[in-house]
Amino acid sequence: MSIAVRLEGLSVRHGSAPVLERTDLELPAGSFTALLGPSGCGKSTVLNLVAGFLRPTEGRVTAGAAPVRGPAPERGVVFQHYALFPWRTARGNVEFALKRLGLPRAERRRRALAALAEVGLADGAGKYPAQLSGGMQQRVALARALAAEPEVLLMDEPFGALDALTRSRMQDLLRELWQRRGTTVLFVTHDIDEALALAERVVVLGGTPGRVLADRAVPAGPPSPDLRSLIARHLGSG
Ligand SMILES: Nc1ncnc2c1ncn2[C@@H]1O[C@H](COP(=O)(O)OP(=O)(O)OP(=O)(O)O)[C@@H](O)[C@H]1O
Repeated sequence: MSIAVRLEGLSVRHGSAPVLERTDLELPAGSFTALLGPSGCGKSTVLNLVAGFLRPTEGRVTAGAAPVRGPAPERGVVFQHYALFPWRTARGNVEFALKRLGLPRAERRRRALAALAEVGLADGAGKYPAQLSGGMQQRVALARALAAEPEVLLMDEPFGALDALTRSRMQDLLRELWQRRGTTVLFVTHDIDEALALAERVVVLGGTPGRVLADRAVPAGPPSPDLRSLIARHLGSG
């Protein structure tokens, strides 16, 4: 089993406040891990460290064989807020993100259209964000990350702003994309049911400074009430 992402002995301080202390975490290649925890425990900090937006005070972050030194297209990020350029179409937003790969224009266009089709937005490629619903905008943001063919997909409460039905459709889409592509996924959420529906593994962070309180495999099939209550207990104790 190869490891896609390795966090070793991570400590992070914001000013004098310790946020994470000596935290270790490994994400096997192709795995889907949900990261849960109470507000402020450091979930986004972990994701930002893997994305390369933040450097640890101590410890190491490795992706594949290489230390993470900054953001890179092989680690795609999807946030709760879509962060699309309002003056670009869906296709334009995805194409623009591919510029840093140095791909020729025709290849950028081909990839953008393929990624938009993959997320079910082939017909919306020419639309501007203001013409798209929240769920559709989040599909564009997902297509933007996928078009770069990332090995790791980092998602920070990506469906938190969507209504229940759209959210459930996006969860189905994400499961399907993950199964088809085999991308390693790290998914931050507040929602235990979302974590259990999507992930094969749940990691609970908590405490001050944050640390891993629980790390459990999610069995296939209907959600286990025992696992749910164990996670809920840890969240309550965060
Ligand atoms: N740039 C920053 N400067 C100072 N403190 C920060 C910074 N970023 C995060 N923090 C603090 O670090 C702690 C962890 O923040 P983080 O966003 O990682 O938590 P979280 O678990 O993702 O929270 P939430 O669920 O509310 O999004 C919080 O106390 C937060 O206030």
